[in-house]
Amino acid sequence: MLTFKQLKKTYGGRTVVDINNLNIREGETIGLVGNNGAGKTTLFRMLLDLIRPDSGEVLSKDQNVSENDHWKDYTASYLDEGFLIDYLTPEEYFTFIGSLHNLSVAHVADYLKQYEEFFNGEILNRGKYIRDFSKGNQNKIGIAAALMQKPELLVLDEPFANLDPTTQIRLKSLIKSLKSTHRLTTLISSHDLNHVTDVCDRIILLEKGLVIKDFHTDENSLKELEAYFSE
Ligand SMILES: Nc1ncnc2c1ncn2[C@@H]1O[C@H](COP(=O)(O)OP(=O)(O)OP(=O)(O)O)[C@@H](O)[C@H]1O
Repeated sequence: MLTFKQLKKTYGGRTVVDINNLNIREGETIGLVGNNGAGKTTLFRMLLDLIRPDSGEVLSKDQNVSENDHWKDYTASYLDEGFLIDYLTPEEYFTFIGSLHNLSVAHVADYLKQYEEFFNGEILNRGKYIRDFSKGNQNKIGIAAALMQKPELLVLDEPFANLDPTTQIRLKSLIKSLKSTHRLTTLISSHDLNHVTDVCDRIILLEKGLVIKDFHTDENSLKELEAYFSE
């Protein structure tokens, strides 16, 4: 589904992403891990054509993401609050995002019913603007809105950060269930080794922009990653 080819990004003379050849198959749930500044967000931003690589390319279904827009039809993402519209209420925002996918107000209301538990009574009908929600609740709004288009590819940057433990567990169940029902391909960056090894079937470890490890998760993965990061 995705190929990162000889992909390089440099800031101020420092290479922050340097990936020779990396393939992501359809239906995989990938956990991208690495210390602060490893290049995770930069990699996601190139995948979503928010920034351009200095050289190399990102292919989504064999097409360069910076050369055409086909990938936008099946790709959903939530990287940060910049994806939200601060002066709207969650209802207005969901309606707006729904309209981009030709969903009526009634369709959107119906869609949101499945997120009742995930929202935990904190998102809808609160009579406040998105800017006034906590960061964790903003994350919930962004993730639910991203999933509205029924994507084939989902990209989430540190989705567990700022979520309460209950919602973290619900988010993991949601990702697992979308994988089994829709063969969703998911890329998640996270500093939470516990969650990432639980929900992901493959881990890619970045360090200074390079892929240091790339392996399928098993019962030893968490311990191996903890050992790596405690060195
Ligand atoms: N616009 C920019 N201008 C200059 N340097 C940048 C820019 N964007 C990212 N960087 C640098 O690129 C490196 C990689 O940053 P990136 O945000 O991709 O790392 P990350 O793995 O997501 O880190 P974190 O875990 O802290 O979120 C960092 O050194 C960062 O300072």
